[in-house]
Amino acid sequence: MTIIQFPKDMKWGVATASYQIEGAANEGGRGTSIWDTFSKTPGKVVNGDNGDVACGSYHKYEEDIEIMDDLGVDFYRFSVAWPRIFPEGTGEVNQEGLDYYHNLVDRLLEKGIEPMCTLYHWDLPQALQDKGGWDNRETIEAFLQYAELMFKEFEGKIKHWITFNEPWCVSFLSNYVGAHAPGNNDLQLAMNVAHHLLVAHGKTVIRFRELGIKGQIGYAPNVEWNEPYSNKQEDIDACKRVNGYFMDWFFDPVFKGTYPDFMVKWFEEKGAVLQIEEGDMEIISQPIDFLGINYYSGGVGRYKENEGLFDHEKVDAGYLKTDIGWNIYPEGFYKVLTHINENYGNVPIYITENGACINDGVENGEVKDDRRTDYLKQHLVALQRSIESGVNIKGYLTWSLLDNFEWAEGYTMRFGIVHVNYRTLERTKKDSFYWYKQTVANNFFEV
Ligand SMILES: N=NNCCOCCOc1ccc(-c2cn(C[C@@H]3NC[C@@H](O)[C@H]3O)nn2)cc1
Repeated sequence: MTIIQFPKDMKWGVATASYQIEGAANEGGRGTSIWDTFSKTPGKVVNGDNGDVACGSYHKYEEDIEIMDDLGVDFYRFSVAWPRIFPEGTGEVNQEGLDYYHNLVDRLLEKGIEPMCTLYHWDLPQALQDKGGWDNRETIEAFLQYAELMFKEFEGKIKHWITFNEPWCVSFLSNYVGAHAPGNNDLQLAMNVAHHLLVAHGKTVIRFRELGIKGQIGYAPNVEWNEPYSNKQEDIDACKRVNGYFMDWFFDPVFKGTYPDFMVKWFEEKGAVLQIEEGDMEIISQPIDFLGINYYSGGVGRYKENEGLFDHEKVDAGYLKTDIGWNIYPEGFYKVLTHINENYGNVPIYITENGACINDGVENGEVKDDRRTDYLKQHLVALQRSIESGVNIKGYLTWSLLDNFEWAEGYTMRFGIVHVNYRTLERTKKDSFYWYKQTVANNFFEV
């Protein structure tokens, strides 16, 4: 038996996002988002699912907070729907939207739960998309106006701010792969979006400092680990490119003030050229207070000529998989965290997302999701190993509190430690909820 003990100041939490849980898409003065448009475009989301109702958390947030209170967490990471604050992206402010988030935050604080607020978790106001979205640099200024309003409105209540969730998903997944909203397939466009997101991030950090807002600010990239199948240089280089796609491209500009040259050259060969304006890199590389890391999976890969964007193929090495088909690969969690520490310094890190898609249902009022508990155990061992190795981990927030709208997979894929019946919106605490509750209370667990 092994005791996995965390530092006494370790923080624990759960995470969600506005479009995935709130519902009430046409209530409270909310404007249309690109995910309302995308999810209602035939063929984009499994079963034609959308976020009109989701988990009903817009009306059930007090019940959700009672569940978090029972869980005993320190943090609740949620996101603000920009279209609830500025229904048209800019211009008139929607007071009902501000009121909703004040009620949410006030209730959290009454329960002693710290709000960790993500300003952008993919639900761009459609009105801004209609003017070019993140390809248009004017959207940067619109985001800055939205962020400044939120900083001033929630000064003293919210002390942990995240500018962007998973800029790789917002840029490349959504504008090159096309699997997420707005669903484009254009590498140059994706590169422009990625750059503009980073500029918006940097400008927001600068404004946060200028306003003297009490608290901390960071961003939350998603990362994966691609391990070379062999020690052949071609396999090592192929995996370096894919890791560079998910990590270096979004870390180097913030931590080093430059894009990774090997990736710039590779993208140029693919026809995509960086379009940087004077001062952009200085803006992007503003020091941040913490780094959010979203890790789910990784695996083994190797060189394959003309395969995909990077002459790289994933190799099925026989790892167990979650129900969404991703490898269960805790070693990759350890590798990615030590890689970050070695290459970007001892920046304070919150794990802002880690969890498993396990689709077990309710039987006799229970959900026996042992595979999720096993996933959490294995990844928390990897996390503790990284702490032992000097990585500056400040907290761990599991994705997710609730089963919710999993983007293009709709409601078919369940990541929650609490089951949601999407017909009745009934919440059922899963076995993993009780395991996580005990781990939060003890700050250790046994393997
Ligand atoms: N060129 N590239 N090809 C790649 C092949 O693309 C095919 C699809 O890829 C992906 C990659 C990554 C994801 C993903 C989902 N989550 C979970 C959410 N995180 C934020 C929170 O909202 C959670 O719901 N994290 N990551 C989805 C699809």
